Amino acid sequence: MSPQKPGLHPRNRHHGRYDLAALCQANPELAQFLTLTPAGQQSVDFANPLAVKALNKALLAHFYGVASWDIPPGFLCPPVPGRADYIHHLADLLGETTGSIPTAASVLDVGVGANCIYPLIGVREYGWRFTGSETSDTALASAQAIVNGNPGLSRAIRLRRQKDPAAILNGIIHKNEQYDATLCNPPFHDSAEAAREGSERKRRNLGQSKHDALNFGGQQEELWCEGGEVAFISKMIAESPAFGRQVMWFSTLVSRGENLPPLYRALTEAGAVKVVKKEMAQGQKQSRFIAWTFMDDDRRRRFMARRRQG
Ligand SMILES: C[S@@+](CC[C@H](N)C(=O)[O-])C[C@H]1O[C@@H](n2cnc3c(N)ncnc32)[C@H](O)[C@@H]1O
Repeated sequence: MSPQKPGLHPRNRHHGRYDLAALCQANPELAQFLTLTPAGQQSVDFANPLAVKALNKALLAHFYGVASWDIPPGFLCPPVPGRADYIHHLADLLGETTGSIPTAASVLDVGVGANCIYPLIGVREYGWRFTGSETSDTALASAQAIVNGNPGLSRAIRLRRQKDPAAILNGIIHKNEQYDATLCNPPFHDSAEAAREGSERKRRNLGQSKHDALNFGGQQEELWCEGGEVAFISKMIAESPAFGRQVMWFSTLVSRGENLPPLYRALTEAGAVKVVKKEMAQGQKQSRFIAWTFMDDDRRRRFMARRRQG
């Protein structure tokens, strides 16, 4: 059985142990990957990437009604509970303005990935609409296949190719479009070498074989960009004032706490009116996202009121 997961958001559906019987029913492929812990409890073989993917399929089917989900070999297999946490905390942030979580929010996911994970959770948990941007053609095709493979999703999720790999929001947010929020899990390493080392470390910790890591550790391009996450997020911050009237909250994960000071400086330079940080924890793993806005409280209230009127 999986360990308890302290620190997850109260609305996160993944508190406590996995109900493996229910998950095997949701995805029968999972049954072949069940093992026994030394204490004699049933668990999933987390060292086997195929098992982790089967667990993800089961979680998405059981909790989020996503019956058809797959990713190409080599692409990120996202830990669902942690990704769900970002969505729930973002929902709280959107709810602060009016006192209730909006059910008709429109959200931009920068770097939607092959797995399309944030839109899937956001649509099913809150009924939000998503635009997902992506530079990788393979990732985009995979995300589109997920959207097409599940009834109702094509009305809620649209995907856009970012043609300029040096741009983040530019070219994606069109004139006259409005978003309640943007979210992002940025490429965090600063070189292909660092991304390889990171995948290698993860592989060793999980006891995976080299072959497994190559197939499932995450594509190097997904995981790194010149200058790492500080450069990526700084670029996003620099582009954001131009969309300050169209987007209520910009947000992004920041994988390392020590990267926050230069990002706060960039936000001050950009003229952000308010900056918030949400700490998140899944087991031993700490993470956080930052969010910023160019609208004061009153403008945010009016923005939401106008959007709710249609
Ligand atoms: C760390 S992955 C996150 C994937 C997925 N959202 C998740 O959380 O598992 C980062 C993604 O951003 C994409 N990406 C990199 N630069 C981008 C850009 N300028 N605009 C949009 N997507 C970008 C990568 O191709 C990759 O799929």
